Amino acid sequence: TQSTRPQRLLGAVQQNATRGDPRSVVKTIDQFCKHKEWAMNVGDEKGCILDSVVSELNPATVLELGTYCGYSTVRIASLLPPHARLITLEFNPHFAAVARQIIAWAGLQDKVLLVEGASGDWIPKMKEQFGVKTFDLVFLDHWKDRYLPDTKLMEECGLLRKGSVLLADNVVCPGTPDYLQYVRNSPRYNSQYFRSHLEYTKAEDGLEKSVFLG
Ligand SMILES: C[S@@+](CC[C@H](N)C(=O)[O-])C[C@H]1O[C@@H](n2cnc3c(N)ncnc32)[C@H](O)[C@@H]1O
Ligand SMILES: O=C(c1ccccc1)c1ccc(O)c(O)c1[N+](=O)[O-]
Ligand SMILES: [Mg+2]
Repeated sequence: TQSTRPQRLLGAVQQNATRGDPRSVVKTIDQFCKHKEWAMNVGDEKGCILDSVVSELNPATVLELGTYCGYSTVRIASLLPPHARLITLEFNPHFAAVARQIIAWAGLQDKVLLVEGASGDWIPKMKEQFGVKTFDLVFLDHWKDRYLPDTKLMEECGLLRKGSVLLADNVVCPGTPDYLQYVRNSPRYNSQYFRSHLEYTKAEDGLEKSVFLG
């Protein structure tokens, strides 16, 4: 039977990356996507911006919307302090299965809780199921038409506090116009655009960092 792109990406990690070494997992995936097959990971250029936001924030509780193969999960988790936790949501069971193996290969399984299911179903259950109070950082990277409804849902569920940071991928390509308009015009957010490129391409893309003001 034919392999899938995530399976081929996992194979590359298992053959080339060092177990327990997140940086080698990240480098292997970027090499694979640059030279073999494009894949929708945040990539190394936007990944460096993600790293700087995470390092500056030093978050205790992080939510990632959209795991795919776990590339950005590994980038974020590798920068978290010892008792910090990252919850990542993925509703495609095949992608989730591959991501679990890549996160484990990086040795980060103790910092990461991968929840298999849809953001709209799980965001309202975060407090009761996982004892989450509020998120210090949310990385939005799932289907682009879900960024705005899920942001409103997080507000309604009291999952954001004064200073919580939303970091959104792909605000230019493929684009998230309704989300951008919301965070840039709402008095409840301070928003900033970090210009970059669509992963592994020359097309413009960027990350929007929005601080919730309470
Ligand atoms: C662009 S990929 C994530 C890439 C990943 N953040 C990275 O940079 O390595 C988007 C993922 O979000 C998942 N997804 C889309 N909508 C979702 C939703 N509402 N709930 C959970 N997962 C979702 C898709 O199945 C897909 O795997
Ligand atoms: O939507 C796509 C897409 C559209 C068409 C073909 C392939 C991917 C995409 C492209 C780059 C991204 O960084 C990303 O997060 C996504 N995504 O699916 O969430
Ligand atoms: Mg993306």
